[in-house]
Amino acid sequence: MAADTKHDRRARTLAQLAVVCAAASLVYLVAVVLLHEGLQLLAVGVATVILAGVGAWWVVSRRGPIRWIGAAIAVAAPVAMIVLYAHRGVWFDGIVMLALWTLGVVCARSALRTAAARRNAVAEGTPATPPHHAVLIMNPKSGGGKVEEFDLVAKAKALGAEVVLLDVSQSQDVAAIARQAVKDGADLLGVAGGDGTQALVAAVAAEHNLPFLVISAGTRNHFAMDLGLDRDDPSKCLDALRDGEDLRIDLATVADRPFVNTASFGAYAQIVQSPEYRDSKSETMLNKLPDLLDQNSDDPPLTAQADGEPVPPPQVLLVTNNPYAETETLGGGRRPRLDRGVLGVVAIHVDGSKAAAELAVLGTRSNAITVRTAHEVRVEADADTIPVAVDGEALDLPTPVICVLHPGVLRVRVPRNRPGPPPEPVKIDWRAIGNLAFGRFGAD
Ligand SMILES: Nc1ncnc2c1ncn2[C@@H]1O[C@H](COP(=O)(O)OP(=O)(O)OP(=O)(O)O)[C@@H](O)[C@H]1O
Repeated sequence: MAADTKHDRRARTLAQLAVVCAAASLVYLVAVVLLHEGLQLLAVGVATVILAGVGAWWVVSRRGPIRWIGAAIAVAAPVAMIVLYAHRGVWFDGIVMLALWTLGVVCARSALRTAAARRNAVAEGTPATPPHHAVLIMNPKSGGGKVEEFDLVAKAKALGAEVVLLDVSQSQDVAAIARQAVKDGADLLGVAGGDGTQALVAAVAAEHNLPFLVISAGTRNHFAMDLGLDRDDPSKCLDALRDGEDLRIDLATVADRPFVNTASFGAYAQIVQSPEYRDSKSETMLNKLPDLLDQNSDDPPLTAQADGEPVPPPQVLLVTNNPYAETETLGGGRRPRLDRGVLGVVAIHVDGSKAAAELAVLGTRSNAITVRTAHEVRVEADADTIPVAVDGEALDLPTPVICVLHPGVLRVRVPRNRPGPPPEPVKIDWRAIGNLAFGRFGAD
């Protein structure tokens, strides 16, 4: 990595500002608040965080009165803290401290983001020559009808592509359609549809070393987001047909079935299986979580190994095509790169209120979460089949279920001019800030 660039200097100045602001707010806390008010208020703050964490755990893991009591605690604890602080008249001190701390955090975030943008810079695309016979498979139902809304068929044909419109009145074998297209001479395959369909056709393109075009016509479009494509207007993805470049990326398989984003096991996979899920995602999630997180439930427990190493027995296991950004492992956010050559593995095991409170306070540093990378993940259970959500599609797969990462097998054709991925959210890590502020350039 080249040393001392404009980027580095900007990150360093921001990190130094962050350290000054954060230190000033801590000095203020010690000098003014603690000397005058005692440790009591600090203890109230810590107790509030713990109570709110336990309350939130009861909301997701229990039903009936205990769920309501949990909700009441989760709301009442912070409110009580604010009332108490107001009563003790520490408003002004609080505001000064908060302002200094907020400024410090804003500078720290900006410094880390500047450093991360450089570290994660997506590999340069290779200039590509336009295809002679592009075949694009389009699902008219995806994203609530984006194919029609954005006039994708006419726009693709105007650019010389052949369009195969899926007949959604019956289940269509999209991989077979793609294979037939290759036999008929296609030199590029593409999909306007959800990520599950993208993965099936991407695998055929990879098999034949053909470029693959992603058209963001699904509902969530996580794959398109991580490729930096336009998700507001899927027709912009068609620009790749005339002015495109190729990115070499990885593809993953679960039980030999391809996936571009995630294979999830355990609680989440079972929720996705339920017929109510498509109609009301959040309500179904809340209704089913207590049973699925229940230690005594009849479901066979999962065991998992990442590259042969056992992972703590998970209630929820996410295996991802390349690791998610560390700060977002719980939220299923975005992947800074798709060419690292490893699967991301996130195993979650929450066995009661204590672990839940720890999870609420420590996040990904809690013992309830194991984060790994691996080339192969093996999932077993004392059952013939287990539910697995593959890129959001509900499947039952025979055990053991094996996930494998296939490095660099997919060539994605993207428009040369594309928005790029949204900025990576960063976790405030004060040790990294210290290194950026006072260490050697590039030593973050
Ligand atoms: N191979 C297929 N054959 C027939 N119909 C399909 C096929 N794949 C999907 N569908 C139908 O199309 C609908 C839309 O599916 P798709 O996954 O493409 O988009 P989406 O659900 O809007 O996006 P996302 O996957 O991001 O949620 C599905 O609900 C299903 O009814």
